Amino acid sequence: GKKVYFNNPMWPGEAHSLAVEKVLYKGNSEFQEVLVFESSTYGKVLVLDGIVQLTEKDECAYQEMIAHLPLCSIPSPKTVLVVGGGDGGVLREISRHSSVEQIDICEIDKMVIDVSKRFFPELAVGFEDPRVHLYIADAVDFLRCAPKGKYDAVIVDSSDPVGPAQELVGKPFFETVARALRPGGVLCNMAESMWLHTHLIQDMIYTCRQTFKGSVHYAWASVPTYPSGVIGFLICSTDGPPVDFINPINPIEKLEGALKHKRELRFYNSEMHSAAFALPSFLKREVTFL
Ligand SMILES: NCCCN[C@H]1CC[C@H](NCCCN)CC1
Repeated sequence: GKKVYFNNPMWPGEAHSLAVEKVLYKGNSEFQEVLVFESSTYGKVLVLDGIVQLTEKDECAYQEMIAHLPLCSIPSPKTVLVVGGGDGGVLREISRHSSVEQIDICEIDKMVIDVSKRFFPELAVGFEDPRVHLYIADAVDFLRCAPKGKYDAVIVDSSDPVGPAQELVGKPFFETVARALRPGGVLCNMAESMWLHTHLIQDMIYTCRQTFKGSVHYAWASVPTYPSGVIGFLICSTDGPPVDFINPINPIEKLEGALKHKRELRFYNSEMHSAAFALPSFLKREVTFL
C-alpha cells in the first residue's frame, strides 16, 4: 500500500514511514489533526498532527512501562492521576494494580477518546474500569485546582511538547504536580528520546530537581515506531517517608499481572523494570542528574 511519511522539526533530517493498507479516519479536533490508518505490519496506527502516538503492535512497551515503572516503585498506590492518555492504554495498565482505588484522567481532546473507543478497543477498554473518573479539561487548570497531596502517583502520558502538550514540560506545571502529590508520591512523565533530545531531557531534569525534593531518575524503553526507536520516562518522587527507602530501580510491588487480567503483560516485568534505568555512557556524560 502507499507509504505515509512522518517528518517533523522535532527530529530534523529523518523521516519515518509505515506502509498504509487503508486510512480509517481523518479529522480535525479543536486541538489537532487526528488520523487512524491500518498499516501493513504494525496493526492500526494513531497519528496526531503527523506524529505517531501508538500502533497496535508496539503500544504495549510504552503503556506498560509508563504505568508500572511508577506504580511498582511505591507501596500500594491508591489514588492515581493520568494527564493525557486519552487512548485509554495507560488506564488499562493501571487497572492491573489491585491496591488502586481511584483513577482520575484529565484529557484535553475528546476526539482522541472517541476515536480510540471506535478503532482501538484493546486500549479504550481502560475506560471501562469503575475506578476511572474522566475529566475533559486542560491539565494545567485541572492541577491548579487539584487538592494538595491528593495523589500517590501522577502519570503524564502526553504527546510531544509542541501543540496542545507544550505547557506540560514547564516549571509551573511540574510545581502543580508536586503540590498534588502526597509526600512520598511519584510522578512519571514521557521524556522524549536520548538520541534526539538530550537538551530537552536536561531541561526537564533540571526543573524536576528543583521541584521534586526526592529523587529524579531517567528510564527508557524500545518503541520501534517512535523516532529513534526509543522513548524515555522521567520518574520523580516527592520528599517525605518512605520515599527515602524507595529506589524506583528495584520494584517493590510485584505486579500480579496476567492473573487479574484477561490480557497478559507483553513487555513489562521486574527485570525490564530495573534494566530500564541503565543508561548509555553518552547520556550519563551529557546529562547531569544531580
Ligand atoms: N498513550 C500513548 C500516547 C503517546 N505518547 C507520546 C506520543 C508521541 C511520542 N513522540 C516521541 C518522539 C520521540 N522523542 C512520545 C509519546
